[in-house]
Amino acid sequence: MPRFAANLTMMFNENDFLDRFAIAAHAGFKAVEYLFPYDFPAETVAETLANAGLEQALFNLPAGDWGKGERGLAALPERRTEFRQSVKTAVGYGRAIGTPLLHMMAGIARHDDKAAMATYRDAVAFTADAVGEAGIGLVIEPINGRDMPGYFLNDFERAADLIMDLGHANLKLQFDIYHRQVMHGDVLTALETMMPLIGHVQIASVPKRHEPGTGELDDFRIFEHLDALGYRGYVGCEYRPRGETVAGLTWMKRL
Ligand SMILES: O=C(O)[C@@H](O)C(=O)CO
Ligand SMILES: [Mg+2]
Repeated sequence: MPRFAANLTMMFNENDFLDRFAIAAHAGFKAVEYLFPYDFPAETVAETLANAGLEQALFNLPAGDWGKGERGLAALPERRTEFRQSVKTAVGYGRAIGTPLLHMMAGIARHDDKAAMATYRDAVAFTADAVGEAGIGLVIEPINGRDMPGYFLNDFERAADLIMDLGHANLKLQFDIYHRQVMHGDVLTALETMMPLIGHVQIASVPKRHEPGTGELDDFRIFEHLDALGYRGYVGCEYRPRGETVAGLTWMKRL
């Protein structure tokens, strides 16, 4: 069975962010991921992670003003300077926390807008190089438009084509099974064909984004498939627990 990372943005929300690390470790997780560590000094997050005996699986680059609806800066031509600064910030946090992967969000923009396309392509190449110098991998994630209306990167084939086209060794796909099923379906075949490009996997049941085993797919069959395909990275548990997080971890005991 795959190794699982607790997503501390969605799980353990009963507790303050920094308290979630030790609680996740106590619940049996060996690794964590989350969207953003930037509300806290990098050293504090690094220390909290180490004290809990956890590995970092991944976190995101800064994504603009989340509260105002921004979902990344990479495809926004008018935000280029701020975007490049955000890459520096992420690399600083990445080095301090020791993350092997950073996820860069694209932003809200039309995917057929020529300026957005060129800006995004340039941003992906620039960031892959910048994080690569710090020994970090970069992932990009297609996100479904029901959860994130207007999100620029809303197609798995387009993401895969860009990764292959740019050809950076440290640039990979974040394959979120939840988004894949909502957007396109055909999860098992897509995992198989895209496996050489996949840098990180995330799971939640569809359609409610809850615990694995509570939705329309056979999530346990998907875990077996990941094993059979040789996926050895973490599977991020990016789901919203239906109730209390620890009580909802019974799905893990089935494995
Ligand atoms: O799937 C998601 O929503 C996340 O992985 C993310 O990075 C942006 O919200
Ligand atoms: Mg995701």
